[in-house]
Amino acid sequence: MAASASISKSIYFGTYVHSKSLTELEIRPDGVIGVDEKGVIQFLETNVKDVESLKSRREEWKDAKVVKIKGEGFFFPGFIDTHTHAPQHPNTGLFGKTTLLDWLQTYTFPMESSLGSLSKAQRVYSNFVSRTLSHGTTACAYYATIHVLSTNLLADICLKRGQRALVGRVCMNSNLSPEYYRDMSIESSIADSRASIDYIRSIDPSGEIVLPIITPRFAPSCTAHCLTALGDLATETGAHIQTHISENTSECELVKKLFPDSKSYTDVYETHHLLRPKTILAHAVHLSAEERALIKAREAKISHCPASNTALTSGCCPVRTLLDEGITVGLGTDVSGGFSPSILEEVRQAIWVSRFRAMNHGDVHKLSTSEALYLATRGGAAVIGMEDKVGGFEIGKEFDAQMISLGTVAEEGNMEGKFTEGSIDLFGFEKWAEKVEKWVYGGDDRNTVAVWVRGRLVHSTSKFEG
Ligand SMILES: O=c1[nH]c(=O)c2nc[nH]c2[nH]1
Ligand SMILES: [Zn+2]
Repeated sequence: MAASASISKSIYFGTYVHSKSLTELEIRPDGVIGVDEKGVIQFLETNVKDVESLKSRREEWKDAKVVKIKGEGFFFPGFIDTHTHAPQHPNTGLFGKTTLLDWLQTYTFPMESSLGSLSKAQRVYSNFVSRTLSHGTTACAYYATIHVLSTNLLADICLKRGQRALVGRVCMNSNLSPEYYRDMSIESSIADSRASIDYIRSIDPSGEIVLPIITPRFAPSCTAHCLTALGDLATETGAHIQTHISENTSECELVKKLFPDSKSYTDVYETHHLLRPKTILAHAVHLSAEERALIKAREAKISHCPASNTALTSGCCPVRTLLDEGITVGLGTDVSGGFSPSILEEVRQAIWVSRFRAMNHGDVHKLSTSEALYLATRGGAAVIGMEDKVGGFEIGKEFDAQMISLGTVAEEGNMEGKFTEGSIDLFGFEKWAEKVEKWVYGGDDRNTVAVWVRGRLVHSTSKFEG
């Protein structure tokens, strides 16, 4: 289905949950969300017991399709993955005891270079997009590889499947990368990036579903001249930018050596005009106060990737400090530094990492469940520049959502230990906020029974009766 294809006017009937602010999760029992043929939310109501009487009150919605939650469950905004690597998906879970720089050479470059094969790219990318959708990810900032055609294929797949995506051809021309997987010149790096930007804009001219993103892999992968040319390309095209920053201490030392005239890692991007409001910086674990102030001043955004930071022993990102300083933060799975394609898993990991920081720096560093869910939705939307469109349920926003099913309650008469599929057990006495907590800590993709982007159903399981 094309990105602009129409969908039927629908009424989503059931409790809905979303973030009102960083700290406040709003739970609206017996809710109704009216979504028009363009996938835009037209009205919201709560405490609705009977959808037929609602239809009689709202004449123009009398023929609308009704999508109702069966059993225990709720509608939740689609998750936003602000940083991941589609070509690394076959390596998910494979990192041994490596840290960033040897992990890149051992696992990552060999796998990414093999994605120049379009048949392999088709297999891996279509699988990864299905997988991320199945975990409720409705928008994703993807790194692809250096190959133009495979990168374009990833954009084709996202558009066809209806997942919002920023898709980036990776630029890497320095000798950090092996000869078998490197841009051969600055000219080819820029020409290939431009070709991919043009292609992505040609398949989705409105940019409603797929957008290009300029992707210098990270400072050590690019020469200074290449970074300058990429900064110029960003000015010329107005495209988003994504890169990595300050993930690992050896990487930070390497940046100092490679860019001796720069005041800091952040200053490398600043001097090459890559630090902008449309820039997504992944990791940001070891930034100084001056660097954070510069990022804030430039309105660049940060993707927090806690699972990856732990797997590659990169460090505990000071998320509370970033938030207190007013920096926009979202969550990233960073597959395959991260071991899971699930943003719900990143929510948990963000909470765990905040507790490890709290053990050394005080309880103020703890993230609450509500805060982590905010980062996964509204925070992520702001990181990718879509905060006016998605991230929560309001009139005028587009309906990017997931239906979460918690199964059925173990009835009082059930003394034989029968339980429903999935890992959450409910007993009927839980309050709504407790049900949401149970999902966050015990839930997984089995609970995500249906997913919509702009009102279009993009994933469903056998448990969904649409
Ligand atoms: O987590 C990461 N994944 C990567 O692929 C990468 N490349 C540079 N720096 C990186 N960090
Ligand atoms: Zn990454």
